[in-house]
Order: sequence, then structure tokens, then C-alpha cells
Amino acid sequence: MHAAQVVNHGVDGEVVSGMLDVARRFFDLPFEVRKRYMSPDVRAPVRYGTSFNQVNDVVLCWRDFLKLVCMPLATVVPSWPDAPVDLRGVASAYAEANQRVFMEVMEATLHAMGVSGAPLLEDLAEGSQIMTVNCYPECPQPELTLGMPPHSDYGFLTLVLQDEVEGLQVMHAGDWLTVEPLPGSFVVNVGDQLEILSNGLYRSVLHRVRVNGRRPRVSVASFHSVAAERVVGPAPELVDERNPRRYMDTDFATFLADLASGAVGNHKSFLHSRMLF
Ligand SMILES: O=C(O)CCC(=O)C(=O)O
Ligand SMILES: [Fe+2]
Repeated sequence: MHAAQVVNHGVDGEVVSGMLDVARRFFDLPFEVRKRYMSPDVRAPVRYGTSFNQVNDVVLCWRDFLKLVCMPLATVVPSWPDAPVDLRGVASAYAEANQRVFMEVMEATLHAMGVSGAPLLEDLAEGSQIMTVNCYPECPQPELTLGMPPHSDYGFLTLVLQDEVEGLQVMHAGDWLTVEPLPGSFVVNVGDQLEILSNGLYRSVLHRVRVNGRRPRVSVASFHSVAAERVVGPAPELVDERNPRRYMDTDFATFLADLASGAVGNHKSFLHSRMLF
């Protein structure tokens, strides 16, 4: 299983609905306000933009996004947008709750793989969370474009909150399956680093976003990973003579260099560059 939906996650319904609500209000702000947060630097703690990376993309996607670095929370929140006035409070409560759900799912995943994960869980607790708030405006010709091209996410797990408008699709057995929006649930997608750690036991999920002809769609994707300088490789418990190591070690800096070069956002190109065979 490489993608799942969590329903009974224990996060207050108001935290979840409040996040979607403040997201909509951010994208409703005049462009003059939103554009203050535009930056070509993929490492900036707050970044508003269009498409995937509007500096590099040859074909633009039908998407606006606000990317918020969430760790360490107290340090980064002051650089987040101060409009709408409640954005910082709502998004930081959401980021904290999201981190708790991620840690629980990750702990269960390591347990299921038979990996003794205590040091890794500590690294993840102190690691990286990046939140991308997406808005896909309604599109007059939805069949001609995509909200996001087929890609896999970089980190361990991504927790996606979608509003009630369909759009997210995951590749399964050669077909695109639409992930039905379940109010208040999180879609959990396996990322490249979990594929690497699990030595291929889990596969990062290829996914894309379709746009809607009648309604805009809002989603919030929270990407969880270890800190940028931490190196991730296959867990020793999962490598032996019968299961040789399939992936090179990697770190966030290498991925970000790829992202800045425009190579990412194209199927699973980054992960493939880390495969040994
Ligand atoms: O909008 C969605 O449902 C998913 C967004 C996504 O895949 C991403 O931000 O990486
Ligand atoms: Fe994604």
C-alpha cells in the first residue's frame, strides 16, 4: 500500500476546516498582497507562486500555491503572511496537529517493516515539515491542462487535506485513480525517502492533480522529512544477501539542488537518480 486515507486521526475538526477556510481567504486577497511573498528561492521560508516553479517551468500548471516552512515553528511563524490576520494562528495549530498524526503513522509504519526506529523517530520529530497550500482555479478547458503534473513527493510521508472538490489522482496498476474527497480526512502518500529507507518495500506514489471546469479547488499538502543535513539510506534491517541495497544514500540538499535545476516535478526522476539498479 503506497497511499491511504486516515479518517479517525484525532485532530479537532475545527483545526482542519479552519485551515481550508483561511487558505481560501488567502487566495482571495488582492494579488498586490499575495505577490509580496513571491520568491525565486526554493529555500525561502515563505513562498507564493504559480505553477510548480514559475522560473523554470516550460508549461505552466493551473495552480497557485503558498509554501510555508513549518519547523522550527516558533522561529518561522513571524515570516509567514500577516494577512488574513488569523493565518499564522490557524496554520501553526494545523502544522502542530499534522506533525502529531505524521509521527503516529510513521511509528506504525516502521513497526510494520520491522525497523527499530527510535533514532529515526527522534530525527523526524526534530526534522522538517513544509506545508504547501494549493489553489487550483476553475479552468474553462480542464482537459487541456493539469493542476500538477505526475510526480512523487520527496520526503517520508505527505499528508494531504483536500476540500470537497475532486482532483487528486494516484497511479495504481497503470491507471489514474481519483482519490475521493472524504471531509476531514488526510490522504497519506508515501514519499521518495520512505521508499529509500524501506529499500523498496514501500514505493513512493506517483500522483497528479486534475483541474475542475466549474469550481476552484483548495488543498493543503504537508511534507514530512528529516532535517536537510540528515542523510537517508536503506535501513540495515532490510538489506541482506537476498535483498541487496537498491538505493544510494541521499539528503535534502541534493534534492533541493535538483528542484532548483527544474528536474523535479517530472514523474519520479529524482528517485530514479538515486537507484542503484
Ligand atoms: O492538491 C493535491 O491534492 C495534491 C498536491 C500535491 O501533490 C503536492 O503539493 O505535492
Ligand atoms: Fe505531491
